[in-house]
Amino acid sequence: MTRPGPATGSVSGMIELDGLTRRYGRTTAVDDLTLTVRPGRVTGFLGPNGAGKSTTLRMVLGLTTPTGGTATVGGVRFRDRARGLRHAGALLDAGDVHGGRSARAHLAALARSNGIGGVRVDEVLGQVGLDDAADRRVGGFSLGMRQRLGIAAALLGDPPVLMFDEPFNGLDPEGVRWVRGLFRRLATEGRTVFVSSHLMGEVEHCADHLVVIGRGRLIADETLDAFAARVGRAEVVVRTPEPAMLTTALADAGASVRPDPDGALTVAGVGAERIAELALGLRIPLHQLTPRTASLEEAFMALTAADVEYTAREGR
Ligand SMILES: Nc1ncnc2c1ncn2[C@@H]1O[C@H](COP(=O)(O)OP(=O)(O)OP(=O)(O)O)[C@@H](O)[C@H]1O
Repeated sequence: MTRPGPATGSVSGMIELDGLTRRYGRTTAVDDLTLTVRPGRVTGFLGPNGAGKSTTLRMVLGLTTPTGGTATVGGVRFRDRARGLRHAGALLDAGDVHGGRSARAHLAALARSNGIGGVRVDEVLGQVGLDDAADRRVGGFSLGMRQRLGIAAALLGDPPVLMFDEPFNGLDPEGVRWVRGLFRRLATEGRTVFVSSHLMGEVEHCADHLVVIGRGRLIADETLDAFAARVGRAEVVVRTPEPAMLTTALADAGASVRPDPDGALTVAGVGAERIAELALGLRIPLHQLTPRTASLEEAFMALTAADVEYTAREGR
């Protein structure tokens, strides 16, 4: 397999967004995004449903025209590239395949129109584990198999830049593990790997870097470690028969208190010792006092809660 251009720092593998904006009528799907996605690492692209991830990826690929700003791959607007699959590969919509064709025929047609030799078709079929299903009609594929086929298509041109929109959809746990390993390998080879998801749990085990957006706007652009250190708050779970009294006392002491559906209180901003002292002073009995660290998923949800387009309640 040919190696992509020189590794980390190479402009050939960078995705650069500068003031990237897309409006649909009164909706601003992508709002003035400026960021660089670098080679040699997996960058998770996170945001709730409707945050603008797909629209951003489509603009990078030249499939949607920006209302403002620019998106470039290796310093060049993607639609100005001939034989695009050699420069960037993408999985956008796994369902977007002619169902009457076999997986092999689908990839062969893509290879032909991008000036890629047919031998790559068998290589990528093997890489995604579809060798045995290569001659079956795609119409009979499960969503997970379609995702694998979409990933094979993205890999076809052996490109330095790879983008995957919600690649974990429809995969079983083994498939999820395989995809994570693949992304890590591709990054180790020096490629730029940009992976969108609306679930932190899907990317936190394979991403080095995170870009978080909400309602089209940039919320975070930092390493996973920096994100975890910044938002992974220490909390204490408390149970008491006097939740109202304790909540007032904790709020007065500067803590933030969240009542949980099961009756417990999740307290941030003060430690377990201080909570115990406060309760003792007011003769409030405590039935539980458990320090914990909020998961990245919880931190991500708290960070983007205001940007969720439809909450569960509204969606009912
Ligand atoms: N072609 C379009 N016409 C009108 N509105 C659109 C169009 N495409 C996207 N939008 C709107 O732009 C916003 C961002 O959508 P987008 O699909 O980019 O978000 P997303 O983060 O990828 O979410 P999801 O994971 O749900 O696809 C949404 O409010 C969506 O309704």
